Amino acid sequence: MAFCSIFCPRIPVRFRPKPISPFLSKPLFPLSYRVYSSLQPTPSTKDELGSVSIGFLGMGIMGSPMAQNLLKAGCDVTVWNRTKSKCDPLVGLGAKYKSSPEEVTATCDLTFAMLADPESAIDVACGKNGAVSGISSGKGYVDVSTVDAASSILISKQIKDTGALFLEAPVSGSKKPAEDGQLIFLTAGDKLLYEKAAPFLDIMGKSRFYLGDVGNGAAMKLVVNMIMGSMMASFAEGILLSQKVGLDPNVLVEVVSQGAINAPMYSLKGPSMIKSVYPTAFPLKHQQKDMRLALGLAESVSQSTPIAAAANELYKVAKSYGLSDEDFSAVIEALKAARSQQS
Ligand SMILES: NC(=O)C1=CN([C@@H]2O[C@H](COP(=O)(O)OP(=O)(O)OC[C@H]3O[C@@H](n4cnc5c(N)ncnc54)[C@H](OP(=O)(O)O)[C@@H]3O)[C@@H](O)[C@H]2O)C=CC1
Ligand SMILES: O=CC(=O)O
Repeated sequence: MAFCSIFCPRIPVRFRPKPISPFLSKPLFPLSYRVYSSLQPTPSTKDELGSVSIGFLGMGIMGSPMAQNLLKAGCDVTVWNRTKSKCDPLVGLGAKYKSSPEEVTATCDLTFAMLADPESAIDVACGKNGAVSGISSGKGYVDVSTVDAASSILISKQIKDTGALFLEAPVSGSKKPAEDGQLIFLTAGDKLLYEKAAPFLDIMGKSRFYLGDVGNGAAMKLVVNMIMGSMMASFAEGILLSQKVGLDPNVLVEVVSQGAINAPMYSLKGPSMIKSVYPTAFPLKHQQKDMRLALGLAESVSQSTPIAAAANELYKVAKSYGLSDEDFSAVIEALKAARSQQS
C-alpha cells in the first residue's frame, strides 16, 4: 500500500522520472545544490495528491498552516499534536486525527514533523509511541523542525533502521510564508524521498534545496538563522540609538528599506518594535535555541563567531525577562533594560 502510494504515485506518464530501483542512490539528474520545483512536476489533480496519505505531527505556529495548505490542496491529511485541542481547527477542515505519532506513521505513507526543538523532535520520533514505532519499509518521514545535525542524524538512523526513508527539511520563512505556501525547504537525506515528497513541499513552499547528506539541511538552516538573529539584534541597537540621538526611528526604518541593507524583516518588524509590541511569528525562545545550536556548530569546527555569540547573550537576557513566547524582535527589550540600568 505504502509502496504503491509513495513510490508509484499516479502521476501522468509524461511527468514520471526514468524508472530506477527505489533504493538506487544515484541521482535522477545531475546533482545540483539548487533544485527547483520545475524539475519535479507536481501531480496535477486533487485525486493524484489525495492518493498519498500524509501525516503531520506538531500543530504549532508553523505546523498548523502547513498542514492546512496540504488539506486545501486536496491531500489526505492525518494530524497529531501533544496538546490535542490544537488539532481541532484542522479536523474541522477535514483532517483525520490520531492519538499518537506511532498511529500516524502506521497509517500514513508520508509523515511530516514540525516540532519545537531537538528534544521534542527526538522524543516524538524515537520516544514511547513515537513515529519510529509505527513506521515501516516503503514509508517516509520528513522532519521539518529546526534542530542540530546530530539530532537529525540520530532520528534518521532510527527511522532508516525500520526500512523507511528519511529526509530533513527545515524551513526558512516564518508564520506568514507558512500561511501563504511560500516557505524555502533546506532538505538533505534520501534523494528518493526528496523526489517523492517534492509535490507536497511545493504546496507548502516556493523553493527547495537538496543539500546531500543528513545534517547539511540542519547546518544550512542554523547558519541562516544565526545571521538573522544577529541582524535583528543589530537592528534593535540601531532603533534605540536613533531614538537616543533625537532621530525619528520610523525614518530610520524607511531609510534602511531604500538602501543596500534592506531586508523585508526590517520593514515588517520595525514599526511594531518602535511601538514596543511583538506579535509572535517566530518565538524568541526558538531564535535563542537556533543561536545556541549555531554556536555549537561553529564550535565543532573551531570557527570564530563573536557577533553571533554577543547576540545570543541578548536573547538569553530577553528570555530571562519572560519574553520567550514573544516574537524574537522583542530582543530590543533586553537592550532597553541594559540602557535603563546604565542611566
Ligand atoms: N515560527 C517561525 O517563524 C519558524 C519556526 N521554525 C522552527 O519550526 C519549529 C516549530 O516552530 P513553531 O511552530 O514556531 O513553534 P511552536 O512553539 O508554535 O510549536 C512547537 C510545536 O512543538 C510541540 N512540542 C513542543 N515540545 C514538545 C514535546 N516535548 N513533545 C511533543 N511536542 C512538543 C508543540 O506542541 P504543543 O502545542 O503541545 O505545545 C507544538 O506543536 C521550531 O523548530 C522552529 O525553530 C522555522 C521557521 C520559522
Ligand atoms: O526560523 C525562522 C525563520 O523566519 O526562518
